[in-house]
Amino acid sequence: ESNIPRYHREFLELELIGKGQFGSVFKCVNRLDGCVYAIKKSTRPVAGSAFEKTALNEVYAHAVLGKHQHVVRYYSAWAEDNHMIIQNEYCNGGSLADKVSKEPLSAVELRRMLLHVAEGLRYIHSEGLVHLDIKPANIFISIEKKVNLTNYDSADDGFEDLDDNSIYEEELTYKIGDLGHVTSLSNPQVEEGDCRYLSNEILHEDYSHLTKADVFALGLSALECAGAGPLPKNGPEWHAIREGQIPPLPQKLTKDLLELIRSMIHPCPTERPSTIQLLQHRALNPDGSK
Ligand SMILES: Cn1cc(CCO)c2c3c(c(-c4ccccc4Cl)cc21)C(=O)NC3=O
Repeated sequence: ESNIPRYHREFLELELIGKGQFGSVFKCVNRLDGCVYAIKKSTRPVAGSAFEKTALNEVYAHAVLGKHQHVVRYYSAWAEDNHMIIQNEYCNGGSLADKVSKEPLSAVELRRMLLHVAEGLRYIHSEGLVHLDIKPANIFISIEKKVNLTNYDSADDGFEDLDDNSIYEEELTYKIGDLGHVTSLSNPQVEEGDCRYLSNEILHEDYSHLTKADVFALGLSALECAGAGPLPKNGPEWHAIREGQIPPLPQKLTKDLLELIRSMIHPCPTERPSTIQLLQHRALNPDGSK
C-alpha cells in the first residue's frame, strides 16, 4: 500500500476545521496512536518561490521551538502529491478569535490569556526568533476538564460521584500557533503579518526592535478580546491607534490593566514592555506574588 499517500495511510480525516488561502486544516486521528491532530494541507509551493521559503520557514520554526506549553506543538511535516502537509497538536477549544466573536473576555480571562501568550512569546524570543503574526485567529485554546473537590460536599461515605458534573471545572490553556511568519532576530526576513495588528515601525521597515512588534500585536489582540473589535485595516482609525489612542471599550478594565495595554501599543517600540516585563507586571499578578 506504499502507493497510498502517507496522509490517508496514517490518518483518518474527521472534519474540516479551517479553510483559507493558506490551504485547509483537518481534525484527524492517527490510525496507529489513536491521538487527534490538526493537519494543514496546503498546495505545494513552486520550488524556489517565496511561498516555498515561507512554508519551509514554518517547519524550521516548529523544529526549533520544540515543546512549550504555550506554543502549539509540531509533530511532522512532509510533501506528497503536490501538497505540503504539517501535523500539529490539536487544540480542542477553537481559536481565541472564535471565542471572542461570541463574547468578549472577562478581565480575569484577559489576564490569563495575556500571561499565557506572553510566556509563549518570551520562549520564542529567548530562542532568537519572532512570531510576526500574533492575533486572536492564531492563538488556539486547549480545554482540560479537571476534578475540583474543594467545594464538593461528598457523601458521608467519602466516594465522590464522578458522573456529577458539578465537580469538574474547565481549565483553558492559550497556545501560540501558525508559525508561518516566524523569522530570526539576527537575520530577519520579514513577511508582514495581518495589517490590523501591524505596528507602524514594521510598516516603515524598521526591524531594529522586532520583539516589540509581537508585544504591539498582543496588545491590540488584548483590546480586541476586551471588546474593542473589529480593528481597522487602514485609514485614520488605523493611524490613531498607532499614535497611542486606545479604541473605546465596552467594559471597564482596571487602571493597571489599561495602563499595561496602553504601554504595549506605545508608538515607540522601546517604550513597550518586553515579554519578561509583561510577565512581572502587577496588572498580571494581582496578588503581588511576583
Ligand atoms: C483553523 N484551525 C482550527 C484549529 C483547531 C482549534 O481548535 C487549528 C489548529 C491549528 C491550525 C494551524 C495553523 C497554522 C498552521 C498549521 C495548523 Cl495545523 C489551524 C487550526 C494547529 O496547529 N493546531 C490546531 O488546533
